[in-house]
Amino acid sequence: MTVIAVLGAGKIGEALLAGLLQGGRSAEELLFTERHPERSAELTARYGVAGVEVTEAAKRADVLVVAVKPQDIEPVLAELAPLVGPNSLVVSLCAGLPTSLYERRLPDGVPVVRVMPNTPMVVGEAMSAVSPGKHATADHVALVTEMLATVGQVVEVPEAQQDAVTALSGSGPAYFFYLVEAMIDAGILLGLPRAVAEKLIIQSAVGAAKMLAETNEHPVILREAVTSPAGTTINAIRELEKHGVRAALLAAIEAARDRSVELGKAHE
Ligand SMILES: NC(=O)C1=CN([C@@H]2O[C@H](COP(=O)(O)OP(=O)(O)OC[C@H]3O[C@@H](n4cnc5c(N)ncnc54)[C@H](O)[C@@H]3O)[C@@H](O)[C@H]2O)C=CC1
Ligand SMILES: O=C(O)[C@@H]1CCC=N1
Repeated sequence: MTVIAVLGAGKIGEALLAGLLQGGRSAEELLFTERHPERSAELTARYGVAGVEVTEAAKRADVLVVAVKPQDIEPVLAELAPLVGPNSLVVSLCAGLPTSLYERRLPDGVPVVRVMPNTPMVVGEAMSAVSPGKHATADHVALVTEMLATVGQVVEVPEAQQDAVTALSGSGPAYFFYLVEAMIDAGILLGLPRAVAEKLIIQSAVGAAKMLAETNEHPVILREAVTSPAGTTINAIRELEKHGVRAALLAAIEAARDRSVELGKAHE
């Protein structure tokens, strides 16, 4: 039995616990630490997973998954330093933080794997990218990959690509939610009842996502199939182009990448 402890059970920490439980792990294989006692009680009531002190987490867990905000990392590393060694395995989910930060703050030889997951892990559809630090072996990567594969898909990338990954798939669900929100607003503008607009757009999003995942067709081909000559869709596409939506997405994702780089630099 591999015991996994999530250090900092906020949005992504909870998504991981929920996803691992849904993926077949038992509550006894999971632990978490949480600085807010009421949050801890809420999670234990919801999932039956024990909230513990970091000392107990380090003693009992095979994998320590750090899921605090990047700005809160220093006290966590200070707490962990006396409790971990080369036989531990630390997994960081934190945007921007390089494995070298952990390696500097923790005792020599502690293996660290950097991961950028995303919130669809609550429904078993996460996209996670893993990168080993300098003391992490192929076995460590395999263990982390196996853990993440129960909550979605996993790729391995060189750590130098993690800031770009963070901007693309880490934040990615937020861009889709934003688009869905705006499209529902469009339905309201056109006079549809909100409930109807929501159903139309959410099912269109689910259907489009399934086509992307299952048909193996390029998105351009799928879009062309919807865009009839002198039809309705091309009028909408012209407006999207006129308003620079493609350029806005490129700039937005570049800005997210830059922020990830900046978050890492704050701890140099
Ligand atoms: N929310 C998301 O979609 C994603 C978040 N991440 C990363 O995951 C990390 C957490 O993000 P969120 O879950 O969104 O933030 P959050 O603020 O919801 O969760 C952080 C949790 O850590 C707890 N915490 C802070 N310091 C602690 C300490 N010393 N000991 C125990 N608990 C402590 C907080 O009380 C909070 O519940 C961040 O580093 C973020 O970059 C990565 C991928 C996606
Ligand atoms: O917005 C953030 O900083 C985190 C990292 C990726 C998704 N959410």
